[in-house]
Amino acid sequence: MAAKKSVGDLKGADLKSKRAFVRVDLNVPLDENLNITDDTRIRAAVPTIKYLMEHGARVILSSHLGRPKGVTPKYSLKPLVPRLSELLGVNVEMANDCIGEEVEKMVAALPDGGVLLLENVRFHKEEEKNDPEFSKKLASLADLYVNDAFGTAHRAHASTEGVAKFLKPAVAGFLMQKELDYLVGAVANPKKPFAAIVGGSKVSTKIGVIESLFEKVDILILGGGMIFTFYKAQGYSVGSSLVEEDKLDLATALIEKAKTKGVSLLLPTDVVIADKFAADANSKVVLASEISDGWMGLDVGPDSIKTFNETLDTTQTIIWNGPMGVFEFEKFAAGTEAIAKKLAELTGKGATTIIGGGDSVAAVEKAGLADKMSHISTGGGASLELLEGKPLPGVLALDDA
Ligand SMILES: Nc1ncnc2c1ncn2[C@@H]1O[C@H](COP(=O)(O)OP(=O)(O)O)[C@@H](O)[C@H]1O
Ligand SMILES: O=C(OP(=O)(O)O)[C@H](O)COP(=O)(O)O
Repeated sequence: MAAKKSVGDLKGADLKSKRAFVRVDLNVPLDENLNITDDTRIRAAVPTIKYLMEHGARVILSSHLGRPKGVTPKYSLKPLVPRLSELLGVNVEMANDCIGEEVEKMVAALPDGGVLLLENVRFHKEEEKNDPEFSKKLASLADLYVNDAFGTAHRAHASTEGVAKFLKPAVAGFLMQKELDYLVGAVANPKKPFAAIVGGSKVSTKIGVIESLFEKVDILILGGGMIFTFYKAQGYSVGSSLVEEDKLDLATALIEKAKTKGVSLLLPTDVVIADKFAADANSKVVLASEISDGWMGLDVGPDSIKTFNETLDTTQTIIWNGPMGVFEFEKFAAGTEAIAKKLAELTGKGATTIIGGGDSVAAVEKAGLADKMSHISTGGGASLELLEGKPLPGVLALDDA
């Protein structure tokens, strides 16, 4: 990818009193009372916003939260306003939508250095469709575009890609640049052996990435919701565990491909199963092939942790995306915590460790180990796609330097 123009290239009259449409990734985890459980992504967005404020720009912030289908109150960005205001040292205004007359009035009322947060851009289905008319409406709000949403840079959506066609200059924010610099550098010539650990719940996004990872890594460890599709493909019963039925053939093909490519593909041999998806569920450890009907796998088991740790001890570069289990529930957090501890230990011994993804980073923060890793990335899917060598649409759309 060609080098992109940076927000740091804009100064003085480029920014003074100018309306900046800034796409950030404020997709942070919230608990059931809508409290932020990890603010890493908000803190990571601050340097670009502050730079714009200090140069007298009028900052219009846009983000998604979760994967809403239409307007869904629990996916409102409102709970983020107090923390954002605190970090920026100003009262951040919040709009009830991201386009329309009321938003236009609020933008017109913004003072130099003021900040307006638009409501969840995914409340409009046109966002994910990358609808040009919708992109034009977003573009019409501002004089320049800054994309600092590294975590969403692998999505060609209206606010991450489409808008850049209609709003110039279109530049990269500081977080976007920092992530690209680190990740491209670290994976271009990784110290070997190179391992990837992939877990989490976004199976359909991540399972496709695995094939390309075979070209880069020596070892691939799978955990989280991903594994049950592989088990089912091998003929195991998986109870009510998370499964992507339409990816069973792909899972079988991937197991074969790992062999031909000489990549060690490690699936957990034992799992912690639960009788319901809840913190107080009954749980037990069973062999991966012995998940009973009515039970679901929510973490990797102790034998698997031991094997994973021994394997990781042999590696020099590790990229981890997606928790090993439902770490939000204490009973199912052991697998994720074990990986976090092992990576912290290996970093101390000179390995390069990269953690990506909203929930994986939240898990590492929860374990108090974030500062023990080489790099904490705000993008899970985005860092994996970058590692695959895919161009990120949100970056490609920006002006060349
Ligand atoms: N076995 C499992 N079954 C269902 N959900 C799981 C399982 N293991 C992990 N998860 C969930 O995956 C979520 C994180 O997935 P994902 O968004 O893919 O990760 P990241 O945000 O780090 O990229 C967590 O909320 C976690 O509870
Ligand atoms: O949380 C995100 O991705 P991640 O879980 O892969 O890090 C981004 O905000 C992108 O969200 P999406 O996967 O719903 O497009």
